[in-house]
Amino acid sequence: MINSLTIIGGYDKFGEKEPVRKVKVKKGEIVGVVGPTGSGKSSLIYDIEQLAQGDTFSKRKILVNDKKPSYEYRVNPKKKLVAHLSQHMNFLADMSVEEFLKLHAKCRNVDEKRVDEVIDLANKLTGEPIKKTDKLTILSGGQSRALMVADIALISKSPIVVIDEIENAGIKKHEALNVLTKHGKIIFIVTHDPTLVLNTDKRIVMKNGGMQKIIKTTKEEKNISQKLNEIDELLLDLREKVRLGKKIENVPM
Ligand SMILES: Nc1ncnc2c1ncn2[C@@H]1O[C@H](COP(=O)(O)OP(=O)(O)OP(=O)(O)O)[C@@H](O)[C@H]1O
Repeated sequence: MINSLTIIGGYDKFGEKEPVRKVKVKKGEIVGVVGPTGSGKSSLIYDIEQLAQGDTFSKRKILVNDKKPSYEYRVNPKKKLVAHLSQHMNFLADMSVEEFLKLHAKCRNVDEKRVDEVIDLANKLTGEPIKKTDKLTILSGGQSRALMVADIALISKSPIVVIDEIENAGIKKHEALNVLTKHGKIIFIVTHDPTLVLNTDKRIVMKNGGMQKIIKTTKEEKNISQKLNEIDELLLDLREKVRLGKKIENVPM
């Protein structure tokens, strides 16, 4: 059982000690990673994914449950702690949604019956319905991300999820994060989308390859995020109606 992940600070691009020396994240928490281009966001995520032990250029160390993770966690794919969800997900396999999920369930030792649950959950996260028989290769960006979120929540056992830039994702953003935190995951999300970043518990601000400061999300920011999410979901709904050739009427504006 993973209860916490701790990042122990290392060095920035210039070899200076990064100002933030320790970040502890507990089960069910969401942490944003923000900063300009080249500030080191992807490198921080890489350190987390690799469970770095002072062996990357930042010299950061990642602790799991306050301890150095076992070697097995770092090298055995079956014990993988970190799942990665990214904007650039492309399915190469010419398989149906059902075949893919069944195969994944089998690899992860999960009952194949869960496949229907995964598809139902994914359909709650996206406006465009996904069918079992759909080929993976024809799914839209929103559909594939919704499917991956549902898959990570219900099939993949990875307790830590890193999410890379899911702006304009075509999925219900808050609902997707809620689904993951409800299943006790620790989430790191690299994004500048205020709907997402103001819905986190805190955000790490990166500069020159180092963790510069931590901002705890305020109540006001969470309220703003809530409003933005409502607008976002309205847009998603309108887009789907337009797609289906419907007329738009009675929209509360
Ligand atoms: N702590 C560090 N020490 C040395 N080099 C670093 C460090 N952090 C980042 N770098 C280097 O700086 C460059 C930019 O870092 P990175 O790609 O992580 O930034 P980013 O914020 O993700 O950028 P973008 O927004 O453009 O994707 C990379 O070449 C990376 O190797």
